[in-house]
Amino acid sequence: MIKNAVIVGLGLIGGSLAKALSKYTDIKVMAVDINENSLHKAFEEGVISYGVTHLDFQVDADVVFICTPVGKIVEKTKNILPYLKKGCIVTDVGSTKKVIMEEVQKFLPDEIFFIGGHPMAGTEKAGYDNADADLFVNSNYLLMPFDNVKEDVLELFINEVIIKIGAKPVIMDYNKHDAIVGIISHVPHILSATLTNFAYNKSSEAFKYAAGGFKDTTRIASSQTEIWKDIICTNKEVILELLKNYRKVLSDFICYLENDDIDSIQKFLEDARKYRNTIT
Ligand SMILES: NC(=O)c1ccc[n+]([C@@H]2O[C@H](COP(=O)([O-])OP(=O)(O)OC[C@H]3O[C@@H](n4cnc5c(N)ncnc54)[C@H](O)[C@@H]3O)[C@@H](O)[C@H]2O)c1
Ligand SMILES: O=C(O)C(=O)C[C@]1(C(=O)O)C=C[C@@H](O)C=C1
Repeated sequence: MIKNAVIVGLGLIGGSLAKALSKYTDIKVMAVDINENSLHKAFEEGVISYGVTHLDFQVDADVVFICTPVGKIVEKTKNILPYLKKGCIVTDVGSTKKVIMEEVQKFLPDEIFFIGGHPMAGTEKAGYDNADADLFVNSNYLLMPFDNVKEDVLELFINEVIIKIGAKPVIMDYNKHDAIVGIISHVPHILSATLTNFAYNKSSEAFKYAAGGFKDTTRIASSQTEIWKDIICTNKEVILELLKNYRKVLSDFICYLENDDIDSIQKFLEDARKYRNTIT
């Protein structure tokens, strides 16, 4: 049974997990964050039972969630290990997995169970103030357990955490994970930022008249720089290859336009409409 959790990094995702656990389970949450205001607010709201800016004592945690920016996840995982009991589950929420999993594998003791995690939910906003107990409802929660994680341990985590917070567990290999999120999250983020910079630099006046279309396609460009710098740097090879493929798609479209190839333009738009409408 999972009774006690520690959340390291009580921001948008860590804070949402804390609120979801508090709303949907009886799991008691302790938090670690360098931001004292977040700890204070979460304690006042009854979301956490205890908060510290630095953990240097034994904790009775059944599960630990590492929810810092990707660049700090390995270090935070390493630092907390001496304070955990045997059999504790450690999981993270990082948006990339290969670098994290391969680094953690190097030092993780056998008696600690690491399950790489990635909730496919979020927003462009940051911090505990924007956390939402219902953020994970109906979203896919991608899971990558290490080989030493026994079936019953994984089942316990899925049944007592993932399903209770309303998410849909999906077990996946970490290379496949990074390839998939490269396509549907990382490249779109770069395209959104590229489009924003392109439009602003082309005409800051045009920017003033932006309506729904531009706002929808560039919302995620408002996301935090630190979070996205870490994501992009830890999935560089996948992203580079995809961007090169994307360049080809764009050049093809330029050719259709230059050649007044209306049939190809029509097929291009019709395909996109059809594919987009398959997303529920
Ligand atoms: N934002 C999203 O949409 C989203 C979705 C899924 C996964 N993720 C992943 O979740 C993680 C957190 O992202 P977020 O959006 O919640 O960011 P965030 O900035 O809202 O939260 C990060 C939290 O970590 C804390 N923190 C930073 N360094 C710390 C340290 N050394 N010790 C303790 N706490 C520290 C910050 O104070 C902050 O509260 C990232 O790894 C990101 O890739 C983000
Ligand atoms: O909806 C958003 O704003 C998000 O950025 C969420 C989003 C994404 O869909 O790309 C961002 C990063 C994550 O790792 C998972 C989800």
